[in-house]
Amino acid sequence: MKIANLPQEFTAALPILETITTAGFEAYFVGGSVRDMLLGKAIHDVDIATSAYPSEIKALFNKTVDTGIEHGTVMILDHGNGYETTTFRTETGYTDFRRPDSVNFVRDLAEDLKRRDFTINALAMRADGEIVDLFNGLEDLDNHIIRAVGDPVERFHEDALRMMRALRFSAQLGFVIEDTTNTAMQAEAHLLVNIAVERINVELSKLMLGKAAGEGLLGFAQSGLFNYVPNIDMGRELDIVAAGLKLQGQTLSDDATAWTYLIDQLGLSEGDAAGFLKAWKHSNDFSKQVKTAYHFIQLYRQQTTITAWELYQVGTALPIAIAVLKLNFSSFDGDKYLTAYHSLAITNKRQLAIDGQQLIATGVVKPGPKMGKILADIEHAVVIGKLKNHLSDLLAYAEMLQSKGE
Ligand SMILES: Nc1ccn([C@@H]2O[C@H](COP(=O)(O)OP(=O)(O)OP(=O)(O)O)[C@@H](O)[C@H]2O)c(=O)n1
Ligand SMILES: [Mg+2]
Repeated sequence: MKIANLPQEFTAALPILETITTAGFEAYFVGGSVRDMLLGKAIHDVDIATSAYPSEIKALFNKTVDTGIEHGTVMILDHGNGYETTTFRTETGYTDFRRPDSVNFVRDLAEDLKRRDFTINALAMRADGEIVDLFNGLEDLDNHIIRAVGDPVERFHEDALRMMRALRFSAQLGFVIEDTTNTAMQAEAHLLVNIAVERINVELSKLMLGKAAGEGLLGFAQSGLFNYVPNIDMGRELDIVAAGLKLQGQTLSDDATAWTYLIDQLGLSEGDAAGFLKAWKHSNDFSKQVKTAYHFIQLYRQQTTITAWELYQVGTALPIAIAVLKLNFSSFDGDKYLTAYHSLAITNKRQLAIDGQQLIATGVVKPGPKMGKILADIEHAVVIGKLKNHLSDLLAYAEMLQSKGE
């Protein structure tokens, strides 16, 4: 198969391939960019594989960065673009199930392609657009199949994260995982304990945002992989299955919504949700958004009316809560809450017509611990509509609070 018109991302890199081949080496586009081009999807990073050794690449180009030179990767900088260029390599020894004990540089493309994870990721493309397809990756792309290259057990022993990648690609692309690959995932799922939580997090996040996230979660349950990730107890299979079934035909728009959805489906207490987010090594800001959205969801479940103050407190996490509630209650009217939120007198403390500095400047309130309390009372009174957000009203109110407290 030969691609007639290469997308711009590739044509921009052609001079690099030419420099390498003119020097007598081989060079190909490989991996995700070739796969995504064939699928007609947006192309992210254009990766290059070459028979040239890192030292030979560095001798050919003026500007390079050693991004992973011990594994054979050098980044070539060219007109503001960076191209990860990796020497063909074989790997040996996977005692920790996540990376090779050693890599060996080789001159043969086939050796390099056969250690890659899935057939659709083991395609290479020459500068002239000719596709090198040694493992029927093109056929699998056509048939929407995720299939390990060669023996799936070997591939998963080389890097156990690949099992999560299989689920992630199936969810992103709407592909089915081929039987032998799937069986190997069930058998080797336990190896996932060797993988850093951050890396599993990235894959589970991508899975949940996939167009076939529901099927991806069903695969997460069925493979048993969920048993080997942080803070999801053994025996939660039915919760994951339920999460997957509910998501079929639906998509989640962002990471915060996805993780709030997962926590909600697991039925965690708010305290456990906090521990869960920590165990998965989410950032503090991200966790705060999720916890705030989840708190609102709990309030909604416990009571029928939501107060203005509760809306104010959910703040920018409201769309997350709404998206998750919509998945749970088909008749949930999210617009009602958005409208109510946008008609609040203020949605942020900074929108108050006065701040602490000004309060002190007017002489109404003396600096000290009381001032924080007075400001908080003002904020609350404005949000619930008891007090107008006008400077004169706020000053009068502050004066009243101050004299009352003395
Ligand atoms: N555990 C892994 C990770 C990567 N690869 C190989 O390295 C390529 C690039 O890896 P990466 O960028 O992580 O994945 P992509 O397939 O490019 O997918 P994405 O679109 O998410 O970048 C893959 O296509 C695959 O050939 C692999 O064999 N095993
Ligand atoms: Mg990539």
